Amino acid sequence: MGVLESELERERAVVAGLYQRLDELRSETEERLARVRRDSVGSNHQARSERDAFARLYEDQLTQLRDVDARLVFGRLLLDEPVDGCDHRYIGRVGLRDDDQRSLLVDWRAQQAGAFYQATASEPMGVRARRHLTMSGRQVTRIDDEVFDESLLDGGSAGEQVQGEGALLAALTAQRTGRMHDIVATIQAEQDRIIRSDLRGALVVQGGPGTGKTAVALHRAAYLLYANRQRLSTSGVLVVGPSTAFLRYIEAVLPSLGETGVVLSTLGELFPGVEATAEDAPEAAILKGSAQMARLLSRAVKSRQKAPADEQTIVVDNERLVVAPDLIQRAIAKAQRTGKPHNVARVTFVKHALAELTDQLAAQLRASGSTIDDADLKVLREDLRTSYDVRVLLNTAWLPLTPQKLLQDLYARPAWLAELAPRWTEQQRDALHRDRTEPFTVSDVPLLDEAAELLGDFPGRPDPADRERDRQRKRDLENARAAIRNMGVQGLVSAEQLADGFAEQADRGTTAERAAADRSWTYGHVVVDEAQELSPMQWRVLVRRCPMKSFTIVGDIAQVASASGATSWQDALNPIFKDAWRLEELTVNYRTPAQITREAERIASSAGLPITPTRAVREGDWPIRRVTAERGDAALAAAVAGAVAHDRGIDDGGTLAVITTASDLPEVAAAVEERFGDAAGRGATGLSRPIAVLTGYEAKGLEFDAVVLADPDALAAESPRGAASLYVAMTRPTQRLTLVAR
Ligand SMILES: Nc1ncnc2c1ncn2[C@@H]1O[C@H](COP(=O)(O)OP(=O)(O)OP(=O)(O)O)[C@@H](O)[C@H]1O
Repeated sequence: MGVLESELERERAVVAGLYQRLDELRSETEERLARVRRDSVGSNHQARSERDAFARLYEDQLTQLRDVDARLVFGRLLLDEPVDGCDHRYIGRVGLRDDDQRSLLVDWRAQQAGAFYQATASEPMGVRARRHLTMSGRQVTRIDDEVFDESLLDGGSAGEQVQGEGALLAALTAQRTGRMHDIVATIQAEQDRIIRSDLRGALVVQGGPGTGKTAVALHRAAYLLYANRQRLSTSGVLVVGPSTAFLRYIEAVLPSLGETGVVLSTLGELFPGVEATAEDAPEAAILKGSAQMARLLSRAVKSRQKAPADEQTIVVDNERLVVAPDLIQRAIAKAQRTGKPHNVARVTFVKHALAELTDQLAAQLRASGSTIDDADLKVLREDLRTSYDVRVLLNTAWLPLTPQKLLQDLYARPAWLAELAPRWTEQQRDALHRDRTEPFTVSDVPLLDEAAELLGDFPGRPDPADRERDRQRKRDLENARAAIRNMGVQGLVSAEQLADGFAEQADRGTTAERAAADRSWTYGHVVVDEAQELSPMQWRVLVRRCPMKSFTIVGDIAQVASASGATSWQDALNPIFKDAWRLEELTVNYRTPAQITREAERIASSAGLPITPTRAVREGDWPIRRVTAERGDAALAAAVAGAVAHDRGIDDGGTLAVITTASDLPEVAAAVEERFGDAAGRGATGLSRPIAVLTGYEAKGLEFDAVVLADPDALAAESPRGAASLYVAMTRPTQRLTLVAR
């Protein structure tokens, strides 16, 4: 047996031992679960709730132990100095210990695992060699070594461009499934530094296409949850992506890393109760995204606090009362001075108006000979409060409002908009004009949120959550601590986890569920992907969700496709974060072969896009294929279908995207669907099929084994940001690109 085979055998034995430990833990947890379920707990509500919370916790632990089964272990470090008598350390998805609490497997996020990602020949970090283990099921199929200690080398080289080249290339050339996978086994040093960067402040990760920005952002979320468990498990992490299709693409990554306490949301879902998917026309989107909308909404709310122009006559208790506009104006001024949101300050307005009206009515009654004592004053005030006329008077001056109503009014009443924005052009005002019944768009969501902030809670619908939620959480935590002591399971579960179980029990949901449903929830950290697309108004919403401004912001300025997106990180971020943000760049392209990357970057540069050039890790096996459609109707669609068939002839096992302009999409999709039937689908539907037909915008952030691009010139000319769309489209393939010219 050669050295390598015997090493492989040795690793197989070690790994088998680790799986054995995993199985033991699983059966212990299963037993615990069976025991809690079996135990009679009497009829006491508290005891039942505790039992159910423990049961849920053990179920979660079991799911987690099952989720880490695939590629449980993927690395080994050979150490300079033995630790606890052991000169090596295994790295995996979770940490495992034996019964004596000795470490068997180190969680990839633990500090002791750092060298697995960071050590280099010039800075070996106390490591002599690093080994990548490639697994198939529970079996080690291959080992790749990088040796940092020259004395261990027999003639080989210690320097390598990328870490764990074999394992990395295997991962990069693997067929794509339409779902993003974790990269935990092959995270590269420049990525690892970003993943482990401090929780505080805003970190911007800029990088060209395929440099792993999305992957890094998700692994950073998992890392932060691990390293700041106490703080983040109760507040949660919010991950924001551009579309539902994108979220579906990435949703499996965090659970595979053992994390479930994360809320995934599109920008259209950030306002609870509204699920916007429709996009505005570019002009409206730019306007609605601009910061001036915040001022406009503030003026709109103020303009709904207005005294009547003339005296108003009302009748209360058969007494005619002439109310001067000044009286209402004084109450408005008092309420405005509180600085509180509209619906909350209205209470002050009503109180002052009623007080003055009561005095006026009392004076009038006295003048006509009645005697009014304090008790009578109270009755008068109550009569006024419940009088129909008074209600109309006060509501006309200061009506309680919902964000939805405010926005619908603003769009549906051009005259009011003209009053509020006298300097806008007619074209701008027209861009906002809309019928009340039309659904809200993605760009409306930040405006609804801004309005909610200015308006406060709608009366009669006070936020049920806030204070009661905090109190209940405190009670749950105390109970959980007591239960952990009683059960003697200190160290196995945390009070926070168990308290989450109580919360689910009482139908209050997990941290993630409660956070997603609550507009006033503040997260411990926010991850924003494709952040270059965000408008100033969208940034305002996100900062409201995390006032501590702890952010991971990933994107590529050259890929901005939305009309209201950013033109530089400075312009986008300085108004929000001042200069409290730091920039990291990623430069290695892991997705797209060099042959394709070069051409995409050449076209993008000549169109003047501010690209970040990338270094592709592999040259690729297929040069770009160019096809020209014949002349005549439907020729483009036919040529595209032909190009797809050609590509499927090379490999029909992977995923393929046809990317086209929105205007060509119906015809192209029809031709592809006719030829490939159920194997093809449009938009989000296509993403779960081998062939997806997408617009440039829909393809953002995704990747496919092969891409067929229909009429690249039309894609570039489609919108003012068309060049970026073409750049995005050309950088989606992991293997092959076909350009079909018209
Ligand atoms: N260290 C790594 N090991 C293995 N695969 C990696 C690594 N880094 C990135 N990848 C893979 O490269 C591909 C591109 O990554 P990702 O989608 O995160 O890039 P991106 O920078 O967000 O791209 P874009 O800007 O084009 O959306 C993915 O398939 C990802 O899994």
